[in-house]
Amino acid sequence: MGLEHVFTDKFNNVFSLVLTGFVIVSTLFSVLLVTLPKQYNPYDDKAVKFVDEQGNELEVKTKDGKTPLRWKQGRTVQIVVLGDIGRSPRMQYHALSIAKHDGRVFLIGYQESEIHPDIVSNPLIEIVPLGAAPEFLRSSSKLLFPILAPLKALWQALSLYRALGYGSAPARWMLVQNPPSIPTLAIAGLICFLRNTELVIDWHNFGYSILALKLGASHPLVKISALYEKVFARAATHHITVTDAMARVLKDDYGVTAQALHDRPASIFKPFNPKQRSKFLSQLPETAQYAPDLSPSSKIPWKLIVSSTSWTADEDFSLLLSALSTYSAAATSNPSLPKILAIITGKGPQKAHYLAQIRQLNQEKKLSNVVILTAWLTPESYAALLASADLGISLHTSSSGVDLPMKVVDMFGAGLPVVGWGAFEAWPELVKEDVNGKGFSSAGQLAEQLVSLFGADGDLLERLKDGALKESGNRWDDEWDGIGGELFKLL
Ligand SMILES: Nc1nc2c(ncn2[C@@H]2O[C@H](COP(=O)(O)OP(=O)(O)O[C@H]3O[C@H](CO)[C@@H](O)[C@H](O)[C@@H]3O)[C@@H](O)[C@H]2O)c(=O)[nH]1
Repeated sequence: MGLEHVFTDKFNNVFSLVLTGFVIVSTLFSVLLVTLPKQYNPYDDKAVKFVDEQGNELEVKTKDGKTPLRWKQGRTVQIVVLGDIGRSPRMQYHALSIAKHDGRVFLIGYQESEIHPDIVSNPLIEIVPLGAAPEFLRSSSKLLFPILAPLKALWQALSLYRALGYGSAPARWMLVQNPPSIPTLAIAGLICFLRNTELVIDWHNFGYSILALKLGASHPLVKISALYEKVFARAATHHITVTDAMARVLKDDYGVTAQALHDRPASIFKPFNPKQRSKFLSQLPETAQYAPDLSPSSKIPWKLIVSSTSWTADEDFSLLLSALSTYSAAATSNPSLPKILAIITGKGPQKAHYLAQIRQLNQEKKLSNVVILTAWLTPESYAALLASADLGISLHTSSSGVDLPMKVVDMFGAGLPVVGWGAFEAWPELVKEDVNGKGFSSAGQLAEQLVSLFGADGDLLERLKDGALKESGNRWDDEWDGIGGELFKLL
């Protein structure tokens, strides 16, 4: 056999290998191209229908008054939250505001708890549920975190890619809640690039600052997460934030321009008159048995305090428990101090941990003048409970220092004065000291505030109530229309 035969055989083998590789790669590439998500086309972007406030379809005509107007351009928005839609009030309010101005909304997130009834009944809002990650990926073990977290992120990336790319029509805008940032920002950025959609990030906080609560600020994953957030922030064309302080951080550290759209209460939150209050308190299963004690006609009316939470690491409820034990002891030595009914509403990971602490304090008889209950209420009952309470409590510590607790906004909407953890930069953007609330920075200080507001300083509580009632006049619609309406070109 000649040398040239060896070379020819070898060449043939290599050539057929290269050819096979080329066919495989080009087939994969063609499949990818063919299955890419459909691009946004403004001429296809029709509102489903035009409805009045009751949801009745309206026939909208063109300027000549004869031809029915069947579509308007550029009014479709994908709203994305990698969390439970029912527990994402701000994203639900965005959806309602966009739909109110005839925009069509795809609301994408987990469907776990009850969604705002106005969203469910709105024909312009379609809910696109994300599939939950398998149970084993949801473990909260710190030890397994470095292994499970990337697997969970991969699972979430695939389900987000499917929901954003195929589960909803191409949209002109995509409004994404941050955090969670991983993998949300990367997938949202990719889909927007592929679909010709403009990305808007709604900054509620910084993802890396929440991760730092779990792993410590110097952990490499926290550093990677901070870098990731900075890089993908650039994929967005617009940024909105919950505070002016956060917009400033984005400008200084991320080099992007953002506009603050402050949280304001939705219309479901409104003050109660005394009759509405007593009716509600005697009907709600959690309060019914205490309604006579809470009534102003009782000898020393109990005080009702409410805190709401997602039971996450950024809220230290042992502070409230410790303050309530101190208060209880003070009420034993000073019988003119009223008893307290404290209701903590919400769902979340650390609830069982704090329920155990409450049981322990009760066993030790440290809460003899205080009853602590926990609850998860319908949106209407939650709003009514705030409107019936005497004082709201916020334990939100703000992992970044520049985000704010939504619960305080709810409380102001219901005309409820607030005392809250106030040792962070953005707090004064929401609560005015001694006007509509008070800030504390330790359990001892909170206990002192409870003793003084419910005891000698009853006048101050009245003043704070007036301040909160005044604050309840600032509404979400006014804030949103001025900023969101303009951004999404809806007004
Ligand atoms: N329906 C219902 N909702 C409840 C209940 N209890 C609490 N909630 C909902 O849960 C929210 C409080 O959840 P948190 O997770 O404690 O929110 P936050 O700290 O007050 O604020 C969050 O959102 C802000 C942006 O809007 C963020 O800036 C902030 O960092 C945080 O993520 C309330 O505003 C309310 O919507 C209940 O019993 N029933």
